[in-house]
Order: sequence, then structure tokens, then C-alpha cells
Amino acid sequence: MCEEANDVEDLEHVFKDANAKPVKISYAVLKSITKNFGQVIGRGGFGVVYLGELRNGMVAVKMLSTHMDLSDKSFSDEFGNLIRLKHKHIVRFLGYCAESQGEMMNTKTIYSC
Ligand SMILES: Nc1ncnc2c1ncn2[C@@H]1O[C@H](COP(=O)(O)OP(=O)(O)OP(=O)(O)O)[C@@H](O)[C@H]1O
Repeated sequence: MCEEANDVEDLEHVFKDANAKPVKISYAVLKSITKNFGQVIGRGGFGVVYLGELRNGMVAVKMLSTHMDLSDKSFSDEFGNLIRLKHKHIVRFLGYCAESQGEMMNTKTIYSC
């Protein structure tokens, strides 16, 4: 359904092109732009939000809590809705990551700016 952003340049391309469609982002890219999830900018009902830095701007990276028992269907319904949202008063959804890796086992991440 989505193109893949496997390196930071791919994501920077999506960031600068307002008409670009949201992409599937690799966990390595999220880890890199958040400097290993080093700076928390907020906490919500479903998880923690981290600062991500691209060369052309800053983004918010929302990581869903591992304690949430979210089925794959609920997760894909959620990002399916976010992909369709487009409004001047709503932050743009750039993409999502659904990889389980190492210390982030079973974590699913949504990424927005
Ligand atoms: N795009 C963003 N830019 C800047 N700060 C953000 C952004 N998104 C989230 N934050 C920060 O992170 C906090 C938590 O965001 P989050 O979206 O998780 O909140 P929420 O409204 O509780 O959502 P939910 O209940 O869906 O988890 C916000 O209150 C804000 O401080």
C-alpha cells in the first residue's frame, strides 16, 4: 500500500513534498532521526512522543505503548484513517513503522509531524 522510506533522505523527500503520500518507515530510520529516542516531547494516552530531526525540519515520532494490546487490524485501521486525514489544522501524517526489533519487541510506531 505504501512506498518504503529506508533511509533518512527518503523521509526528507516526503517531508518537503506536501503532496507526497505517507510512507512505511524503517525502524533504523526512526532510531537515527530521534537519536536513539533521546528526547521526549510529550506523553499521550497511547504512548510517548519523541523529537525527530531531519535536515529540512523537525518532526514528532509517536511510539505506541507496548502495554497496549493493539491488534494488527486495529493498528492498520488507525494508520489507514491517518493517511486519509488532510487538513490545515491537523499535523501531516508522514508515515508509520510496524517493525518489532530487539529492545523494541512488539512495539508499533506511528510517526507524524
Ligand atoms: N506534532 C507534534 N508536535 C509537537 N508536539 C507534539 C506533537 N504531537 C504530540 N506532541 C506532544 O506530545 C503530547 C502527547 O501527544 P499525543 O498525540 O500522544 O496526545 P494525545 O492527545 O493524548 O493522543 P492520544 O490520546 O491519541 O495518545 C502532546 O500533548 C504534545 O505535547
